[in-house]
Amino acid sequence: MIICIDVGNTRTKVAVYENSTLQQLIITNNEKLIKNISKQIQGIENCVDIILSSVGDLSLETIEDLKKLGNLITVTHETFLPFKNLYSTPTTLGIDRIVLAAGATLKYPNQNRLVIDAGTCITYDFINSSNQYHGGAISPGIGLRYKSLNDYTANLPLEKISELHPFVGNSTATSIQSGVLNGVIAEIEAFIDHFKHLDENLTVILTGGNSEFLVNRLKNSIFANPNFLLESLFLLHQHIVSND
Ligand SMILES: Nc1ncnc2c1ncn2[C@@H]1O[C@H](COP(=O)(O)OP(=O)(O)O)[C@@H](O)[C@H]1O
Ligand SMILES: CC(C)(COP(=O)(O)O)[C@@H](O)C(=O)NCCC(=O)O
Ligand SMILES: [K+]
Repeated sequence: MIICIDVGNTRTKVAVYENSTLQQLIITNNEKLIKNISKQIQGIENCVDIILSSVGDLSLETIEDLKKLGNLITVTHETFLPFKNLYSTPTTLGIDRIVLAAGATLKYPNQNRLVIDAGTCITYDFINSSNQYHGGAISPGIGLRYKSLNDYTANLPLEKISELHPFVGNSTATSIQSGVLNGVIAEIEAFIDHFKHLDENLTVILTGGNSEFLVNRLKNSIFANPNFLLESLFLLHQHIVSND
């Protein structure tokens, strides 16, 4: 059994793989993580492997508890990777971005890939066909845009994701919806177009909590997989173990 754990800044996601097949997906939080995993491994006799990616607030105590539940691999900036990391500040690169780049490299070999993760933040990561990673971009996610408009102004209400609105918002609410949603879509299209100018056969992977909302609203063809980070953890685990 391999348990993949993705601790983001908003949610903690867990995938349980058995015989290379995804058995279960769990959305939880850091407080309930150990209890949830303990439930999964109850009665399991063969070995439990755990791989962890965290960019969120996971306590040292929880990490110690995970070590008691199975063989824990925590992805760090020293982890053995399938790509060359050319980020100019490699030790500050988000662990989630490292894992996504690894997953894209392993799942889509010999091609240029752009991974877009629409979660708390929207991250863009480009890995070229020679498996070199240079970087990408970070911008505020959809939830963060709504929240910051409300937090940093006196008069703007807190809106939440809804159906897409016309470019010309004719009220405060629809103006915010247009700015946030049309803005995010235009941004994502611009990033995809930028990399497609370099290679029209670019592989684009869209993931994260907002990927399902976005996928049908983008004009470019993309692979949408809301759980690509968890799948990437599974692929990275195989990569590490088979090269040990
Ligand atoms: N059930 C849900 N609970 C919370 N956020 C959700 C849910 N479903 C979709 N979302 C959206 O997903 C975003 C978080 O995405 P996620 O990829 O989990 O982020 P992170 O990896 O940064 O924690 C939230 O901003 C929200 O808009
Ligand atoms: C940009 C992020 C905050 C994204 O976090 P997420 O939206 O996945 O919760 C995370 O990848 C991070 O902390 N990055 C460190 C800075 C960098 O990647 O250069
Ligand atoms: K993200």
